[in-house]
Amino acid sequence: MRPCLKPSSQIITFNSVVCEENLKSGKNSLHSKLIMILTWNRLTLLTLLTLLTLLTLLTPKYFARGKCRFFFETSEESDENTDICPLLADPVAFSTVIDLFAEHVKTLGSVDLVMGLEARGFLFGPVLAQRLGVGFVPVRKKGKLPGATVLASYSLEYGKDEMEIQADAIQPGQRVVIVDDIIATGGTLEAACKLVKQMQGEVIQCLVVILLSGLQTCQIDKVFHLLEL
Ligand SMILES: O=P(O)(O)OC[C@H]1O[C@H](OP(=O)(O)OP(=O)(O)O)[C@H](O)[C@@H]1O
Ligand SMILES: Nc1ncnc2[nH]cnc12
Repeated sequence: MRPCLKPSSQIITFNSVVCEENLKSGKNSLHSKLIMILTWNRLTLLTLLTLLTLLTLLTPKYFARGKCRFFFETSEESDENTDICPLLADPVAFSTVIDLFAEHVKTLGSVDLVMGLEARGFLFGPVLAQRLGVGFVPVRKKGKLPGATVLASYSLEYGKDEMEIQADAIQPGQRVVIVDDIIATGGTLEAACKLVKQMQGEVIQCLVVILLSGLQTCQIDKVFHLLEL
């Protein structure tokens, strides 16, 4: 019998301690209830506010804006070789660039075509065209496109180049958005604008991820950039 008694008496002692404490606090039960309710309400409010702030900060737009700045502003690369690869490697940052382009374009009225410039304009242009639900037209370096083409010559930071578009790629009156990764001198985009006008299309906007400030020698109208470095 002895071994059985010891544990059961311990349980009774434990329960009675709990009951005793409950009784003590019962004296101020109304007061404690009030404090509990107030504390709970304050905690709930604080938790909700924190959650709301976190949700805002974690939206892709805020998150990727930060990422874009981080990638480019802390880049050890010189201006001569601004690197967009980290941006492409981050799905949130990349899709945010497309979101921001698309949001902007939607404020400009109807769009018929997205035109991308070889090579890095091809990374953003087709994705944007899909997002907008319109066709994509590639502008390539001379000699790459099949069939009849229209040619434009242009100057770069170092040297000259030539670009081509297929002769039937743009119909007169079509509203075109041109996409590239970077503006340095602006020579490439200026030539692309000339091609569109030559084909009697209308350039409604030139979109670039990065504008390299201080290098621009060509005047381009209607440029929208996300970052200026
Ligand atoms: O404003 P600009 O002085 O004209 O320079 C910008 C252009 O230069 C780069 O292309 P690049 O000609 O080096 O060709 P790539 O994209 O094939 O590398 C860049 O992708 C832009 O298209
Ligand atoms: N500084 C630069 N960095 C990357 N691409 C460029 N294209 C022209 N200038 C450039």
